[in-house]
Amino acid sequence: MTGWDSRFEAELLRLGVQPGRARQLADETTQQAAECAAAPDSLFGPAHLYARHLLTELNTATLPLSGTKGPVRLRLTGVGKRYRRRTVFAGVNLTVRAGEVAAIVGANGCGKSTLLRICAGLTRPTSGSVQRTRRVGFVPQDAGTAGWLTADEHFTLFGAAAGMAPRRSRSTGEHLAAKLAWRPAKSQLTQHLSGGTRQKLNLVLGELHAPDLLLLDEPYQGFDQGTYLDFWQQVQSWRDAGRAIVVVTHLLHDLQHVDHVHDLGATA
Ligand SMILES: Nc1ncnc2c1ncn2[C@@H]1O[C@H](COP(=O)(O)OP(=O)(O)OP(=O)(O)O)[C@@H](O)[C@H]1O
Repeated sequence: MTGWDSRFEAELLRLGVQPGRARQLADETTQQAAECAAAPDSLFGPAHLYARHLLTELNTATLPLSGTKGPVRLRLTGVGKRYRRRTVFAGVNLTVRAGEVAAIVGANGCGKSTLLRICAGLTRPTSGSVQRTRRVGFVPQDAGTAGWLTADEHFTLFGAAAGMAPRRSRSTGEHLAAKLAWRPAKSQLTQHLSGGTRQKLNLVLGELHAPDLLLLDEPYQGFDQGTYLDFWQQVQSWRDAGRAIVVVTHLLHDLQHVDHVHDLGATA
C-alpha cells in the first residue's frame, strides 16, 4: 500500500466509514488509478480531499449516525456586531453540527450577510465568540469570480489554493457543475456567462475543496426553477454526507429543507 492509499483509508475511517468498506474503497481507488496508469495523487489530488468527495458522491458517510448528533462544525455564542454606534444585531447563539442545515432569515438590512461573514471569519464580531471547523467553504452573495478567466481556470486557481492538483480541480469542478445542469465551455470567459451561470460557478468554487462547513449567501439568485431544485437536492446530499450548511435566505418556502432557522430580525 502506498502513502496516498493509507492516508485515503485513514481519512475514510476518521469520517466514520466501517473498516471493511474503507479498505474496499481504497482498493477500488488504487485500481482506478492503475487502470489510468497514473499515480493516485496526480489523478485524484490530496487523499483526504478525495475521501470527502467520494463520500459525498456515495452518500455513505456515517456521520451523523441516524438518531445521534454529529460533531459541532460551527458555534456562535452571544455574537453581536456594531458599526460605529449602530448595533446591527446582538446576542446571536447558533450551533450547527455535521449533517445539519441552518437557515439565517430576516428583513433586508438586519445583518444576514454580516453574520455569515462573521461565521466565515471574514468580519470580526464586536462581541461574543465563534468556534468553527477549519475546512470552510464560503459562497458570497456577489460572485468572487474574475471576468477574464474561464471556468476551468477558476477551478485550477481555487483548487491550487486548497492543495489540489490541476487535473483533479478541473474534473471535480466539471463534475460539480454537471450537478447544477451546467457544462462549462472550455474557452468561454466568465464575463460572458449569464448571471445565473456565474452564480453556479460561485457555488462550485465554494464546494471545490470538500469543506466540512458550507456558508451560502442566497446562493441561487438567477437560477431557473430546475437549477433551484437541483441546488436543494445538492444541499440534501451534502447533509447526508455529514457536512454542515448555513444558508442565508429570504425565501420562506426554502425553510422546509432546513433543520434550524435563525431569525436575525428577532435578535436585532
Ligand atoms: N462595512 C460596513 N460598514 C458600515 N455598515 C455596514 C457595513 N457592512 C454592512 N453594514 C450595514 O449593516 C447592516 C446589515 O447589512 P447586511 O448586508 O449584513 O444585511 P442583510 O440582512 O444581509 O441585507 P440584505 O437582505 O439586503 O442582503 C446594513 O444596514 C448595512 O448598511
